[in-house]
Amino acid sequence: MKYVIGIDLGTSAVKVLLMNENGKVCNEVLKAYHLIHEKSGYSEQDPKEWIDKTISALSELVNNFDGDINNIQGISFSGQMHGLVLLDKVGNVLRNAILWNDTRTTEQCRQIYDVLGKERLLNITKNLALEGFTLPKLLWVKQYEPEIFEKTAMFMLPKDYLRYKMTGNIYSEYSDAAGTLMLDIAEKRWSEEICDLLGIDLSICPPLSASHQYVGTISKDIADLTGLAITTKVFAGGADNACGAIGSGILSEGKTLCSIGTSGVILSYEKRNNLDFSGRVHYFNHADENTFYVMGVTLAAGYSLSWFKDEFAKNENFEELLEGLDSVPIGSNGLLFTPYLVGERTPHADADIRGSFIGIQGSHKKIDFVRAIIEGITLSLNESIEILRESGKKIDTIISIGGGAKNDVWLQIQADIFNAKVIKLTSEQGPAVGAAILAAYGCGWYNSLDECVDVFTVEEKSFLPIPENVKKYKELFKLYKNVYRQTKSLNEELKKFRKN
Ligand SMILES: Nc1ncnc2c1ncn2[C@@H]1O[C@H](COP(=O)(O)OP(=O)(O)O)[C@@H](O)[C@H]1O
Ligand SMILES: O=C(CO)[C@@H](O)[C@H](O)COP(=O)(O)O
Repeated sequence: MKYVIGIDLGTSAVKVLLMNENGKVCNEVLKAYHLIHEKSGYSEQDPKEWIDKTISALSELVNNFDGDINNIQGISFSGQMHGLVLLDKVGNVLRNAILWNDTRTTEQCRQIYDVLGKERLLNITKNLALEGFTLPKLLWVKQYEPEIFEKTAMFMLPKDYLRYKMTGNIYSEYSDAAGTLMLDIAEKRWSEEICDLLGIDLSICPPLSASHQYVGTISKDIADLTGLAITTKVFAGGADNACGAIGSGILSEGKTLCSIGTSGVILSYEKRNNLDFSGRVHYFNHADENTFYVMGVTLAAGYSLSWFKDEFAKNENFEELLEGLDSVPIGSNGLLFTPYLVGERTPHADADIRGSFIGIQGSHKKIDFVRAIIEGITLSLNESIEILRESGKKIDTIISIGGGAKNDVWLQIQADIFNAKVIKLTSEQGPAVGAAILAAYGCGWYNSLDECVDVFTVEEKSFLPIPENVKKYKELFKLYKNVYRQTKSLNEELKKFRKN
């Protein structure tokens, strides 16, 4: 039997998945790490922790593997997008990684528009200048940490750095490079124009590859530390959302994904590279060669729930926290939540907005808050679905993945709010499955990604919208959308009271 490993370098944890040639998940190991929030709006991680936790997860996986180690033929990666890792000329990390949910760069986003113009930026990158993307972070370091910027010989994205540490070879690939705001997404090359105008030396941009491209074997050190064979082939991999899409079979027009991890994403496959969404949704290269996807992002989706659990129910696990969720009626007994814990991206590109609970009353119990959070996250994602439907996309079936797909009541809430059939797969680890699929395809086991997806992706259950619930949620959605408008100026004034 032959095997591959998919590694998903997520925001909350690294997940390592061993899959066999029949598409069966044989083992999975998860190692959690934490976020560093030094100031309001800051979000960082120590890249060394990614490497240590991945090595530890791989050795545990290998220790529990009773087959011939040489049969683990390939590895590929999926990773949290947009994070900035800076390396000096000998490959040392120069500072903590600045992550996708860090919103310190509003000033640098303005600079990008001033220098390049919004229209030109949209022409080249198809995306707006958002705080979470990589280019504004690079400009922030240039402005506020010039001594680090001076020493920078290479910038890397999180999973590209991990792959570099495992192989010694430096690469990026199109799906993650698309999220930097420095890639000409139609031409698939770093934009010389953007780099020149913003004072970024093109030589710090890593060489680009396709997601299934072979980029070397693991180094001897990594083989020794993990127990993997030194012949294990490594394939480039993709952005977590691109890999999540592959792992969910989003490989043709009309297919839609809902991913609820730390962030929340609604993603739709797109064949064309010349549509005009005017930046209302992100428009990125897929990990399936020469195709694209559009997506809307809720910054704090699963994070809203894990924040609540950590602060108010530390000793409960998610199953315990969500117990009794279905006993609370739609609308959480008059409690409405907006998940703007770290600002928002879609449909409001707003780093300053913050979340609210509207309608708290003395009779509310903890479970009302939990249901309100889950409804608020899902209503927020429905705003992305609304944009995609308005653009002409037909959305009647959605594959749901990520931590949020572990709970059946939440999946039914998704079906009712999205007014679409929601499908749960046998593994909710879509990005890691997608990475394993890239490795299997890269190893030459299949002639196409589609063929591989047919074997590796299995539907477990589906949830149909219940008309009576759909009606109630339509009413609630109108109220939900109103909260942003009603709380925007309040939050602007509250900003001066935030921890700095
Ligand atoms: N059993 C569960 N039921 C519902 N939601 C869950 C459950 N377990 C985890 N989650 C949610 O999933 C999130 C983590 O999802 P995951 O896909 O692992 O994230 P990431 O890829 O960002 O590391 C948590 O923040 C939590 O909100
Ligand atoms: O910023 C984005 C997408 O643009 C996020 O989706 C990150 O890619 C992190 O993903 P998760 O860790 O939440 O899966």
